[in-house]
Amino acid sequence: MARAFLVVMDSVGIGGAPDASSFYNGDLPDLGANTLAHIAQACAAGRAETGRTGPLHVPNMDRLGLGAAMRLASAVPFPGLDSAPQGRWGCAAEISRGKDTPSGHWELAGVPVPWDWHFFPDTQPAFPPELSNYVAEQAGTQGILGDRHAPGTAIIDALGGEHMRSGWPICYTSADSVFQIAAHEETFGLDRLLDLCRAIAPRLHAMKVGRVIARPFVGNPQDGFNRTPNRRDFAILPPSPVLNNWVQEAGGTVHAIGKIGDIFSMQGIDTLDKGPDAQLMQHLSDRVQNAEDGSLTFANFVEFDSLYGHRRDIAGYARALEWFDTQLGSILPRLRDGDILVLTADHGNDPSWPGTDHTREQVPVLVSGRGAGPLGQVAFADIAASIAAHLGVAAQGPGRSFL
Ligand SMILES: O=P(O)(O)O[C@H]1O[C@H](CO)[C@@H](O)[C@H]1O
Ligand SMILES: [Mn+2]
Ligand SMILES: [Mn+2]
Repeated sequence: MARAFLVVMDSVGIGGAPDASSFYNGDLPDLGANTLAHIAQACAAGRAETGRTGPLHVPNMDRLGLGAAMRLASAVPFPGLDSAPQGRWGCAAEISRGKDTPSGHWELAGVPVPWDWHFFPDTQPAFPPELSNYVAEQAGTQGILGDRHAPGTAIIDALGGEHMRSGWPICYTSADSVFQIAAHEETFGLDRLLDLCRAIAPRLHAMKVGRVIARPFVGNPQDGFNRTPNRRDFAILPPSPVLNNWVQEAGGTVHAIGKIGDIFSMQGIDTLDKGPDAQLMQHLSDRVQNAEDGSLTFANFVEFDSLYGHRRDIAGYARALEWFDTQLGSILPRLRDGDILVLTADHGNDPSWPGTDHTREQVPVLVSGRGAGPLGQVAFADIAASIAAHLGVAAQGPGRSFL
């Protein structure tokens, strides 16, 4: 019997998106952004030497076909990563009009986003007054703080003290279709923050804002503020059944690891394991050991994006890739006959690029368990169709199996 493992390396793009010039970081289009190639260039040039050294070393992914996929996706040159591929390899371009996590994951799961997301303008205020008033009313405060585009770590540094004094929630957004609320876990209260986000989510979803995100933090103005792992995303539901649902409908079990639970609002998911990426890797390893025949294990590793991409930390991103590759090296040999592991990404987040937002890019598609050879340029939705075909499950989206 077959099993499938779909592993998303959040934001590990490989450039070359055909529509990159219509996506922006501030005023600058994403044309030319290339997360992996620019990291590989920086490593080779000795510009990523913090906590690691030398050329980017990801031999396990490269043996699956990573370097070959990068060369297929774009003409951006980079050194190394030139192993002869032993897996199936290709690249994929997204069609949904969003370079965010839900758009990417829904489309990977077979369902491109059929609507235009609502994005808040990069102005101050960013939110319409009726919305700000509604959020304050739900929070039981006289107003909100923030009301602008911002990186989440910078805005708590700037407004954390005022938030503690006034009790007003810090509301901010980004180039993603998101409404984020940062609040102090102790002075505002974690449960109160989660209740607030849950309460306002239906109104934001009705506006086609993809997610309301709770961003709890701790600390004080003297010693500084830190976000905690208690982030929660309240996401709009996918418009139609996705890969997880297809597998469940056919009687298979679906194991989610990491943000997958939030991204799909727990639809079509039997089990969920969360935690930092190091723990998620252990969960993935455990699923390779114990997942049932006919099951899908769907994992997201978010720290490439959240800890390094948005923070424009090239060396940190390279360290995370090298750690991930080493771990993958101990997982791949444990796959059984009949297993397939698909390694891909949901969008880019080039740490060498101006701004702090995601970058529109193609993603790698690397397949272990179904021989070797090129897949070419495929669609995100083809990944879901291929996994469905591998599991013998009926696919419902526009994707076509490449297997
Ligand atoms: O800067 P932080 O708060 O991490 O925000 C990032 O995380 C959010 C959701 O992925 C996006 O808005 C992105 O900008
Ligand atoms: Mn993402
Ligand atoms: Mn992100």
